[in-house]
Amino acid sequence: MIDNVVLVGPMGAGKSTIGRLLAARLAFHFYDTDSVIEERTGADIPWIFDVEGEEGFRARESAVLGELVHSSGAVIATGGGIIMREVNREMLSQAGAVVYLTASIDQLVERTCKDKKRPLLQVADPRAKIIELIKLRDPLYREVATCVVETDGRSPRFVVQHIAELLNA
Ligand SMILES: Nc1ncnc2c1ncn2[C@@H]1O[C@H](COP(=O)(O)OP(=O)(O)O)[C@@H](O)[C@H]1O
Ligand SMILES: O=C(O)C1=C[C@@H](OP(=O)(O)O)[C@@H](O)[C@H](O)C1
Ligand SMILES: [Mg+2]
Repeated sequence: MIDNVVLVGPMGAGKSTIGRLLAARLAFHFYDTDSVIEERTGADIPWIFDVEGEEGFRARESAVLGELVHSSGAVIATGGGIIMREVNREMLSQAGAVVYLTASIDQLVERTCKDKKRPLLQVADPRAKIIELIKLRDPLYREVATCVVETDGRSPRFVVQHIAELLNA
């Protein structure tokens, strides 16, 4: 029996979407670090980046992760940058099964271009930013991951079923 399932991966990989569906499928609790931060602060992520900077957001993110890793029977969707801090990577490794959701650059661009809620992508060339972040972060996602799941051309329902099978759940 698995304890928790943590979803990591880049912006647009589907962590929030798949996390919610996977939790329902497994009858687990669902937490999304970004949503918990927003609920706690009463502010949205862009506002937190504006007022406190990325460092302020990262501090809140580590604090929330520190609480959530003590859950049991939970699916935890994380934000794409959670693996940047070593202390977070250590917490993730102990939290349960860590699933790295991946997608092609084209898909990540397509899935993130519609909304303005990701401050790091509000730049002149979001595609170049996505490529830059993947280069930096891919090795770190792989460092914490217990499995890697491709989402390109696969519906969220399909991905959820695939993860459930991988976990024997
Ligand atoms: N497997 C998928 N196929 C197509 N679209 C997807 C898939 N997974 C997520 N999406 C869509 O991509 C967008 C970003 O998904 P989201 O769950 O917010 O990603 P993340 O939390 O990893 O940034 C949403 O509009 C969502 O509906
Ligand atoms: O990649 C990142 O650094 C971020 C990803 C976002 O979450 P999603 O990956 O769910 O979009 C959110 O935490 C914040 O905008 C920063
Ligand atoms: Mg998300």
